[in-house]
Amino acid sequence: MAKITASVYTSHVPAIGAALDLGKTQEPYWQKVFSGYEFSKQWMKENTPDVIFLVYNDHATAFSLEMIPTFAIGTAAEYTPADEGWGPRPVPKVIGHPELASHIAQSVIQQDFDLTIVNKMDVDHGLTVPLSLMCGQLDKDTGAWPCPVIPFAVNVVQYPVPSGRRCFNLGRAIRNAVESFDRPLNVHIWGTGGMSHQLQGPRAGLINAEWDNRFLDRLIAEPEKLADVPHIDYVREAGSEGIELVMWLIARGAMSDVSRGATGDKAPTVKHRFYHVPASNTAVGHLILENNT
Ligand SMILES: O=C(O)c1ccc(O)c(O)c1
Repeated sequence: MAKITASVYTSHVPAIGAALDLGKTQEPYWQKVFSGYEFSKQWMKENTPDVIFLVYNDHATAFSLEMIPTFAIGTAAEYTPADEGWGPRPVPKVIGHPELASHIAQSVIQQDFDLTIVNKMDVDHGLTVPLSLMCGQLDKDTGAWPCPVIPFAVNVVQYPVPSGRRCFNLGRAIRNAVESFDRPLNVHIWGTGGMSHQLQGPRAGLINAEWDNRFLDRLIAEPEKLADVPHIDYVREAGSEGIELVMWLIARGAMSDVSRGATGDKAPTVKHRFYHVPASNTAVGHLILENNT
């Protein structure tokens, strides 16, 4: 049986990718951001999974207003880093895991979540920036990400977007799916995006550190209740792009959760927590949770 052993949560600001690619990580502005990931890179080396299930949002790269899947699972053998206007990031291609991805699609759809199945797509900063933060800068041609990745894209760009509750329940369905895969794979699930930021309109530049930190507290301690927060609260408190945080509830829903009842679950251990403002227009939040068996 496959098992989800840990989850990672991180912002995926595009300027972080540019800072890495242009060799600016030691500049004082960026040094503070990257210092929060030193522990994580070492943890990743010591706890490399067999597969990462990476929840992110596409930023009008693979999808557009012409086609807006709410939830899309990548079942391809590989994915090319996308050109988002400045050429593709110089990072390795992403190797998929078609067998586990197809199994999860089958299981999750049979649990009544309608997934779009994607056999070909390019992946943008939403997916590659978290990989760079956790794995360090790897050469495009000679480097390789440490394990296969299943991309899972969520529409948090064009309304209507899925609720926190639906995302949390979807996470639970993904956990069931992984645990019913008949090979002993060690799987990590990542939730990306956020934290507070607004890129447009009169409130552009909005940051709400107090709300973000309360979100982190609740994600750790009471995710079931956090799942009830309505959209309008995310948008009002964390800005129009703060709604990306519902994706963190997918990862948390797939983890051990004492509120799940009589499953023998124990609360996960917080291995790392980091929060920093600003990175570009965004508050960077980062958590690593490990399951206890
Ligand atoms: O902070 C920013 O500038 C910024 C821009 C684009 C994004 O998709 C994002 O998440 C953050």
